[in-house]
This record gives sequence, structure tokens and C-alpha cells, in this order.
Amino acid sequence: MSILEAVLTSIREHWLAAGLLVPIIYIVSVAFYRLYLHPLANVPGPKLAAATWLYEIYFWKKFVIEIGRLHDIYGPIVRITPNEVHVNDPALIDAVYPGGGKKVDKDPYQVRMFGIPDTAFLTIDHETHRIRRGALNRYFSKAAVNKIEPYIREAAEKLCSCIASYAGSDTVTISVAFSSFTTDVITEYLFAKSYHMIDRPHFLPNLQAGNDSLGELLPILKQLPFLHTVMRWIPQERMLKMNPGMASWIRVEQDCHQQVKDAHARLAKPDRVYYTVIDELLHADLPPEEKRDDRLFLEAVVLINAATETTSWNLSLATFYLLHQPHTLATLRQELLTASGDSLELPSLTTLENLPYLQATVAETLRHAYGVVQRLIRVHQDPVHLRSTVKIPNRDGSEKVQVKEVSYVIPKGYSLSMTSLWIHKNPDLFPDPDKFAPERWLDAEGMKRKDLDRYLMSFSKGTRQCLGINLAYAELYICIAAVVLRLGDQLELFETDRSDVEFDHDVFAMRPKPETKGIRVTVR
Ligand code: HEM
Repeated sequence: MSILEAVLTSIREHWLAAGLLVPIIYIVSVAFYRLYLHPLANVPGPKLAAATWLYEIYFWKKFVIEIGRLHDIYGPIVRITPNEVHVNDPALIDAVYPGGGKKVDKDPYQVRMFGIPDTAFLTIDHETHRIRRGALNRYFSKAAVNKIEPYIREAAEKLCSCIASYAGSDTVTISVAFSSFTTDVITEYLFAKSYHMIDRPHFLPNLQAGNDSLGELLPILKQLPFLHTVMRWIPQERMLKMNPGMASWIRVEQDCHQQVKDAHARLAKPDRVYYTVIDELLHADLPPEEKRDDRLFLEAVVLINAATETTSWNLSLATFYLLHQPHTLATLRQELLTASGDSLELPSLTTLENLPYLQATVAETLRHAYGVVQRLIRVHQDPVHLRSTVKIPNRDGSEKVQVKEVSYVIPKGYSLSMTSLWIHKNPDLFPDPDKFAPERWLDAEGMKRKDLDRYLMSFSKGTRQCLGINLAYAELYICIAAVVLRLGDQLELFETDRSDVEFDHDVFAMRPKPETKGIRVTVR
């Protein structure tokens, strides 16, 4: 009997043991490779995280907190999954998120939770992203945003009047109101057609409930992306029964389909008047496959999604902290009253953008809101050299620490990430980081400090930085100013405290405690 026959006979006789042994040998070999032979094997971090993604899954929506703990133990450069190195050193922001010239992809592992890789936001490949983003840049430039200033002002004034109309009666969930405001602004901006959600009683229905429930699904979809296909099979009526909050999103999708059709109809006309984002994309210098209807439709849906809860969360947070800290509100109100003079007019966007305390309040709000709280992963197409320093406590227990230089070359094709939360909470940059203190952004002359801006990660950095940054800033400046001027002496927090706004878990965006009822106010 040959050796092979002997092995086969033995397997046949002990098939159960062999069946178990094969996967065990496989798992042990893979773990051994990842721990000792892998190109990232020299990067410090827990062995379990280097061996398996189950480490991340175990911490689930709180992995971001665990990442902070790992940095406390292992220093500023840590291997947090088999293929990913996380960096927590503000000096390395540009290395992880470089600007033009460097080729950097997004990580399929992160992007797959959204299930729509055909949009600029979720494009993985650097080159395809460059083409898609290039077609949108002009539409979102500062000059383009300035044209919509009158509408943002009108919407902000209307929002304040609607909130004021609840004086002496019901509480207002201000976070819901802001979500309606940002939806009205982005739909006017994209389609020259506001959805008028501000006008609805209690600002409902709007997109927030659907967004919230979809957000909670994202961690599951990240690990089980095939569920996207399963979800697409679910008939719409059933989906609505399971999740009534999705009704508003279904209407958004219907509208986006219609917007694509309307833009095609305009394209066929000889005078070629165009004014929506779909017209812009149809006229852009893009290859025909990039102008497919299904892609244009998705691009519009994603733009609406990207623009609503992000900005409204910042507006909610600003309102919370201003009402929570009357001295901060009073300082800002005084600055705005001086700027508006006797006219009671809301100052122009250019004036607002130059008011130091308002600038500082916006920056401090962005710092506390974190933008996207989940680490944002990039995959570089060239090796990246990371140099940093680790503080090592002295063995004699004295307060002195030794500083050791560390240096790693991350080969091309491996994932690199940073987390806004940990940069924004860095006590060397932002002393007493949990405190809401616009003053930290002002210099001795009371002017806005520019040096700290490079550490504000809210909109990310580099080639994949937020496309809507100009629009977001315009909304923040105008809406915060309107709320402070029109309602600053009328609003009071209702059963809302810091636990309603502080980080509890990560669903890509940050979420406060699950039982929160939102940020609620009463109106005098
Ligand atoms: C305060 C409000 C906002 C914050 C904090 C914010 C934050 C961010 C962040 C962190 C990213 C990078 C995400 C990643 O790397 O995966 C991003 C990308 C993006 N944001 Fe925003 N955003 C805001 C408002 C807006 C608005 C108003 C729009 C308008 C359409 C918008 C559209 C986009 C798009 C299209 C991208 C993808 C950019 C690309 O990959 O080229 N965002 N945003």
C-alpha cells in the first residue's frame, strides 16, 4: 500500500476527525502567517487583532474606544486588524490622507457596508474617483455655494419662525428641526426644488428616522455585505411595515429617478437650460458609462444622504452647547448683535465668516461632532514611511518619560487609518478636550487661530475630503447665527443633558446613547 493510499484509508476511517483537522490546520497556518510572516508583522498591536478581524467584531460599535486604549498601550502606530495600521499622531495626518499627486484608494472592507460603489463618495479606486469627483467639484465650489446664500438665509429665518411658533406650547426636538432644514437646503441646491420639510408640523416626517435606522444596520452590513442583496429583494410594502421611517427615503428615491428623466428631457431641448446637479453631470466631460441613469440616480441619493444628518448634527450640537453654557451663548449673541447693528438683519455670509467668536464656535462644534467618527481607511498605492515617537514611562516610577523614535514602512496595498475622535480629543492640541470652549480657537488678540485648523478632521483630509465642505460651512454660519439672534433669549433645554450628545457608539457617524429622545427645547 502506497503512502497516499494509507492516508486516504485513514481519512475514510476517521473522516470526522479529518474534517475537523483540515479547517484547524488552515486557521492555525493563516494565523501563523499573519503574526510572523505578514508584511505588517513588525507593527505593534495585540496578537489577536493581527490574527483575525474577529477582534474588531468583538468590540462592535465601540471599536473606536478600543482603538484609543490600544494607542495608550502600544504607541501612536498600531496594527488593529490583520491588514490595517491605525495612526494616532497629528503630525502624520498628511501622510495618511495626502492631497493630489499621491494615489490613494478607499478600503473595500469599509466601503462595502454602503453597497453602492458606483458613486463618487464610495468609489474605491483612486483614478475612477478622480474622474467622478472632477465632474462634481465646480457644482460645489465656494462661488457656487455663495449663489445659494439667499435661499439658506430664507430657510434659516423660516426655521426660526416655525420654532418660535411653539412658544408656550409643545417642546421642540431641535435635532429633528435641523434635519428638515438641511434637507430643504440640499434639495434646493441639487434640484432647485426644496422639499419644504421645515413647513411640516413638528418638522415631520423627514429623513432622520430612516437615516437613523439605516445607520444602525451599517455595522452588520460591513461584516455581512451580501445582506444588501437580500434587502433589495424585500418588497417595498414589507420594508415599510418593518421600518416606517423609510417612507421619506422611498419618496426621495422616486424624486431622484424623476430628476434624471427631467434632466434628459432638458438635454434634448435646443436652448439647453440646465441647473440641477444631474444636468451638471450629463454635461460633464465624463465617459458615457459614467452617465448611466442608474449611476446618476445613485449619485443624487448619496449627495442628499451625505448632506443631511452630518450638517444637522453639527447644528444640533452647537445649539445644545450654547444653551447649556449661557456665558458662551451671551458672548456669541453680543458679537452677532454688534454685527447686525440696528437693522436686525442677519449679517451676510461674508460678514459672518469673519466674526471671530462665531468662527471659533463653529470650529469647536465641529471638533465635538467628530464628522465621521469611524476611522477612515485609505489604501496607498505606494509605500508609506511613518515616523513617530513613543513615550515610555521610566522604570523607577518617576514622572519623567523616555521618548523613543519609531519608524515603519507600510507597504503599498495595506490599509492605513486615523480617527477624528482621537485627534480631536488630543490633550496636547486641545487641553481639557471634553470641554466645549470656543475660546481655545482664539489668539491673544481675540482673532481666530489658523494653526489649529489642520488638526480639525471633521471633513477628513486629502483627496477624499468632503465635497460639500463649502455648503456645510455656509449652513453652519447662517443657521447658528439665525438661531442665536432670533431665538437666543427664548430657548431652554428640556430634559436634555450631555449624555444626549456625547459619543456612545459608532455607526460610521457617532451616535449618543440609544435611549436618547434627541435634543429638546422649550420656547418662551
Ligand atoms: C458638517 C457637515 C459635514 C461633515 C462633518 C461631513 C464630513 C465628511 C467626511 C468626514 C467625509 C469623508 C468620508 C470618507 O472618507 O469616507 C465626507 C465626504 C463627502 N461629503 Fe461630507 N460632510 C458634511 C457635509 C456635507 C454636505 C453638505 C455635502 C453635500 C453634498 C457632503 C457631501 C460629501 C461627499 C459627496 C463626500 C465624498 C467625497 C469624496 O469621496 O470625494 N458632505 N464628508
